[in-house]
Amino acid sequence: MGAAFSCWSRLLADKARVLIVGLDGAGKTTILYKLKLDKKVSTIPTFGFHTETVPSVKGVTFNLWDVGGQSEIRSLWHFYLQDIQGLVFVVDSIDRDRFAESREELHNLLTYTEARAVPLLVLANKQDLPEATSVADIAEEMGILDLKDRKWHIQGTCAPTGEGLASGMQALAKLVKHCKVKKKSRRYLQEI
Ligand SMILES: Nc1nc2c(ncn2[C@@H]2O[C@H](COP(=O)(O)OP(=O)(O)OP(=O)(O)O)[C@@H](O)[C@H]2O)c(=O)[nH]1
Ligand SMILES: [Mg+2]
Repeated sequence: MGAAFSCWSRLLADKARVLIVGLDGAGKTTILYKLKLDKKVSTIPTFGFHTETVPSVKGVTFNLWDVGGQSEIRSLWHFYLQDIQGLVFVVDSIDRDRFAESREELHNLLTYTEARAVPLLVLANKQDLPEATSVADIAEEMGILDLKDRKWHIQGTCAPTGEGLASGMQALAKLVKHCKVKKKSRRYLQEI
């Protein structure tokens, strides 16, 4: 009975590989370790990547890949798109001078075939700072309101306290599940 239950729960459990990108200093590594350890860690710029599996959210176990955002390594982001089921794009809400750069990097990544139809979660991070741009304005600045053929969600966050992170990941879990069901039913229809 125990073995049968464990087998079922494994079958029902969803796993999702998710890429986290965004410009340098946006807060990606802080977010990753807040989700993993529920702690604010001190970070240094990431020159490679960090990967962690974080506690399940709404039945989805996320394997997160946080890749450094310095301009010299952004050209490597697309190599991490292989087999992803979700994309998290982190924006520093006070870095107005680089909103256009951020938007360009996001839209460039979305053009890759491996990113096609992958659900997108945009995190408008550093909302704790008084000069932060609002979530609605960031949605507009990032050009996500006009995205076609892609499920997306935007969430305001404060990485060190974790504010907004649970809601954001719950929304992503929902989108990931939705896309999986859609893919399965499309495959089924092709087979019959
Ligand atoms: N006030 C505030 N500071 C934050 C927040 N998130 C991250 N930070 C700070 O921003 C700085 C950069 O955070 P990181 O997590 O290292 O940024 P990153 O996106 O991983 O940067 P790269 O590795 O260079 O791509 C650190 O000093 C963090 O403590 C936030 O929500 N609010
Ligand atoms: Mg980092």
